[in-house]
Amino acid sequence: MITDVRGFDISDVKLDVQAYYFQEGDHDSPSKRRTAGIDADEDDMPQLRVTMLPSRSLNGAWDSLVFDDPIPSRLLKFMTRMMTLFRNPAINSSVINWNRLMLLHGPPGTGKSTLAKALAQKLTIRLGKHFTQGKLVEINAQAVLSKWFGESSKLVGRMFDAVLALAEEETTLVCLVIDEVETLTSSREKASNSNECGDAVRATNQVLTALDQLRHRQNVIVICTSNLIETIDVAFLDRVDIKQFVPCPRAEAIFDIFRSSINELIRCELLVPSPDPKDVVVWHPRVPMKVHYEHAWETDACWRKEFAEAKFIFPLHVTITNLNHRPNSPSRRVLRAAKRCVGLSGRTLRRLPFLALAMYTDREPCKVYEGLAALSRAIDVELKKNEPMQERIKDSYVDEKDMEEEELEEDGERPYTPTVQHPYYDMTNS
Ligand SMILES: Nc1ncnc2c1ncn2[C@@H]1O[C@H](COP(=O)(O)OP(=O)(O)OP(=O)(O)O)[C@@H](O)[C@H]1O
Repeated sequence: MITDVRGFDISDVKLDVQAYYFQEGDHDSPSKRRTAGIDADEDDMPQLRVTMLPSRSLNGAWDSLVFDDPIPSRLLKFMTRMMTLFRNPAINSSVINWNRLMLLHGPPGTGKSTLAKALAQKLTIRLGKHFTQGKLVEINAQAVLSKWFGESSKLVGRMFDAVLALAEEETTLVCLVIDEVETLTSSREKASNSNECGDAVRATNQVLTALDQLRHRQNVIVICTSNLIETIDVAFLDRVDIKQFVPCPRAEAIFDIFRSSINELIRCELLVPSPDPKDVVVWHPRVPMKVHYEHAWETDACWRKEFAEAKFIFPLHVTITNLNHRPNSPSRRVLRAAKRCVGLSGRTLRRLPFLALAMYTDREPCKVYEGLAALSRAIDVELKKNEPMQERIKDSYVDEKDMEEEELEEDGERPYTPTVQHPYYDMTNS
């Protein structure tokens, strides 16, 4: 990850360039599946989905995810290195144990499934010199147990046979993604204690057996996701090489999620910066600079540069203060919104700016400050829905609010009071 926008001396950098092209089309059809090596029609195995990699449909997924810690790049580096090191034929796999099995776990909507698929795409590109193509195989674990109740273990066995068939071609990297893996690998101990039916137990046994078979295929990576790690069988957890907790984003990441969503709305011209003093930040290079020429220091490039530089040197509030001193500038308002949203999932946060526009504005295009006022209203509603959860984080929110007010006082800033009260103006800011 490049964290220094000033760049690197080329002589200090070891470049590893991989050329690739996207496979067209979205997911598989029955005929595509047969081409991919699975001898089953749509009705036979709807729980298995194959996508050729690198896929255009996954382009951008990696960059759309925002985390406070560099979780994706850490996992990518680790997996790339392990896959490369393990290609060494001298390694005795009975002595050095590695299952190529990763588990992403955490609360719902935190980007686990997206990260799993984006990781598969990146690995296919990074390992391009070892594998000529990649296949993403997705298993919908929930569908296996619900539809074929009583026959789950048989179906699990068939699904893994299909994956093994795909992996026959050693130059194909097969990335198997199993969502909600706890459904297929529920704790056998708990099941027997509670006299639950044997179907789930047999399915767990089958998964464990299949994983032991896949372990010997150097071209297969298994990435699982779960919201309920505590219900997973210990034997499965014991086989996992990397367990990565994927948390809800904190304020800084939320700020970035909102920022990129709002920039996208500006790019699509659903939001437009206005000459209103509340809107003076130019958020995107496509927005004509002449509109806000006198504020050109705040252009996107400059903004990003300052943010990227400051991000790693100063705490968050200083970063934002550096960017814009006015308390009601868009960046300040987004920051305040972000601080209120700590505890919400990435899925909810990604939805909020667009939802706000649809629900709380009534003309097109909207001014940026109107969009931000709408966002604030949408957050109020969302927080009300999540009151029990918000109770838990209330204390930290209050602290952050106080901190913000103290900051303003220290900066010698007075709260902004609009001269004309716009109907959509965010009252919480005045
Ligand atoms: N950290 C994040 N940064 C940006 N967007 C996110 C983040 N987390 C989730 N999202 C958004 O939410 C959407 C849904 O995420 P995804 O389905 O990958 O979450 P999940 O953790 O697998 O959820 P679940 O556990 O409910 O299956 C993503 O497509 C993305 O738009």
